[in-house]
Amino acid sequence: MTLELDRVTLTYPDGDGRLTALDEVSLAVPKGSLTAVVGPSGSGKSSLLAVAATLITPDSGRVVIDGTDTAGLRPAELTALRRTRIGIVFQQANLLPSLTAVEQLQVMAHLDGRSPRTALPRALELLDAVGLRDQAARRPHQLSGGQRQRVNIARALMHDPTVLLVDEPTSALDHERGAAVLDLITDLTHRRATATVLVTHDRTHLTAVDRIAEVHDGRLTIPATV
Ligand SMILES: Nc1ncnc2c1ncn2[C@@H]1O[C@H](COP(=O)(O)OP(=O)(O)OP(=O)(O)O)[C@@H](O)[C@H]1O
Repeated sequence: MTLELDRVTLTYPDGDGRLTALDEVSLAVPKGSLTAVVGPSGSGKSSLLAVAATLITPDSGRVVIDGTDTAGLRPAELTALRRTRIGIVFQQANLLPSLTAVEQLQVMAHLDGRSPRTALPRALELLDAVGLRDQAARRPHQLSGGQRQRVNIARALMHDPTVLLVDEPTSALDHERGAAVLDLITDLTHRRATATVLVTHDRTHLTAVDRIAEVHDGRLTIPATV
């Protein structure tokens, strides 16, 4: 399994006690497959993504990325794991206003200590993969909301992650653009063989995902498919 959560429990301080955000959550995602996690507001979706991204350490349970149990890693090793193996697509694209679409991707290489120039072919290839090759020189204000979200997705794939974590990618989009972005994530998951988890409160566009899991009050269930 490329991504594995094994009986993960996460609590937050809550007044005098603790609030259980994730309650013994287990989830295994093979490469090349997309699991959507749906649940109402406050059910634990963002917490699940943060734990899978190794941004939060759970109280108990295991998070295994590409066969590596993250519990044993030092902070610097965790950072390296995130930089090489994990791609995160946040709800808002958060693009840098002064950079063109292709530069938004090249800057990722720069942050990793690589030359933006050598990253150019890959950046262009990814923009092509998300259907934006002709918009490479545009800045965010010259792109539509759906196009900005595509740049956001391409940017998360710059370092060729094996695990792709996606947070509510369609919340800022209209119906048609939301459906197109979901199709794109599904397609990229299969073609680039990522283990993808997408969290959302909205089931509308989930027709093509490989599996839908539900989270309620921090408990995850995977309904049997008929
Ligand atoms: N940093 C925190 N400190 C304390 N409680 C928190 C913290 N973050 C989340 N919670 C609580 O944990 C529970 C799960 O929150 P989480 O953000 O994971 O849910 P969610 O399903 O992503 O919600 P939404 O769809 O509204 O973003 C909620 O009850 C929330 O209030």
